[in-house]
Amino acid sequence: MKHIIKFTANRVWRTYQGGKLLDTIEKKSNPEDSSFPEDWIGSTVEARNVGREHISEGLAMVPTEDGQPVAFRDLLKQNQGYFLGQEGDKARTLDDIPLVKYLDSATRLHFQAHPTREFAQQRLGLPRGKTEAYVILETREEVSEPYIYAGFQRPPSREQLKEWIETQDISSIEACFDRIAVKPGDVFLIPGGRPHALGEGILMLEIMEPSDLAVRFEFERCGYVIPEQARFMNQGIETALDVFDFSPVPPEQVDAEFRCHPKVLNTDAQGNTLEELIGAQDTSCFTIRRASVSGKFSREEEAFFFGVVTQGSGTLRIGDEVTELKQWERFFCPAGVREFEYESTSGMSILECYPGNT
Ligand SMILES: O=P(O)(O)OC[C@H]1O[C@@H](O)[C@@H](O)[C@@H](O)[C@@H]1O
Repeated sequence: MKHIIKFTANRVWRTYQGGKLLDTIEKKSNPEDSSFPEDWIGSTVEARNVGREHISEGLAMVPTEDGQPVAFRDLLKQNQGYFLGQEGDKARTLDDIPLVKYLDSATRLHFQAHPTREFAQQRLGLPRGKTEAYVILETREEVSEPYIYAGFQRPPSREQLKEWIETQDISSIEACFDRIAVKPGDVFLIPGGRPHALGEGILMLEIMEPSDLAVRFEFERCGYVIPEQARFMNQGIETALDVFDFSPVPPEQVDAEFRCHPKVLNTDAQGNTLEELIGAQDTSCFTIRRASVSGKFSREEEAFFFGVVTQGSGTLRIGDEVTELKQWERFFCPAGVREFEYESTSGMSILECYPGNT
């Protein structure tokens, strides 16, 4: 029987504080910010948390028919053709599965930069870098002007940045950036190599290449000191500096460089709409679409995807199998499911995260 696979919460320890909204979504009795500000949805990637290597974190678990939990990654391997499908005549692999997270920040995150795919392959011997995208879902009321930092608006020279990193001159580093205002519904793509930091009070869906590689060049935030091995991906500072894209993104080019504008792919008389938020013209790393459902919405898709219900509720039907969908729920739809139908009387919005065109 073909069906979608739903995921339960999969909170992951990080170096910063947040997660109160995720606690609320999980209906915990005392929602609070903690060191578990992220929920990795259907993750096939293990988190790299220095000092916590004895704990397996990141990998999503799903129940099997006999009730025993199994890593979602292992379930996929049992029938890769059905779950992941093909791209042209090439079978898709686990490296093609985007990593999708809820991220809920209570504080500004430390400055970081992620490697591109080319850098990861050529310099680190790893299959994927970490180009990432943000779909802003909510911002906290108490934060009046939510923002992110991205790209150097005023790039330092490599030598200058090296010195500021070594002396941890954060005010000079911060002066290289302007705040980019964000609001719910905004979509950003941050290519590997571009330095960035997320501001406080943002709940987002984050979609990225499947890796946990980061150059963390601000070593202390809110009392937590990032251990040395976790700063430069276990490499030296020169390798870390090689990750950076120093080309300027002046204020007037910020939107063109990072902001993505949804394109309507199709719409019908009932008001169902399918939009592409990030597509092949933006990146080959992943594709993001948004289905806005009003009534019955029949869909046909060849590729697998992660679905995240960001607004409203309804159902998803595959043949005779009907699954309820509530706000904030997340699921995986195998490539072997070619046709399905959403239905909602009150309205439902679903973000669909697909592999890219590798
Ligand atoms: O791994 P740490 O340093 O806690 O990073 C925290 C987070 O930073 C963000 O900018 C993204 O890159 C997230 O995917 C990452 O999990």
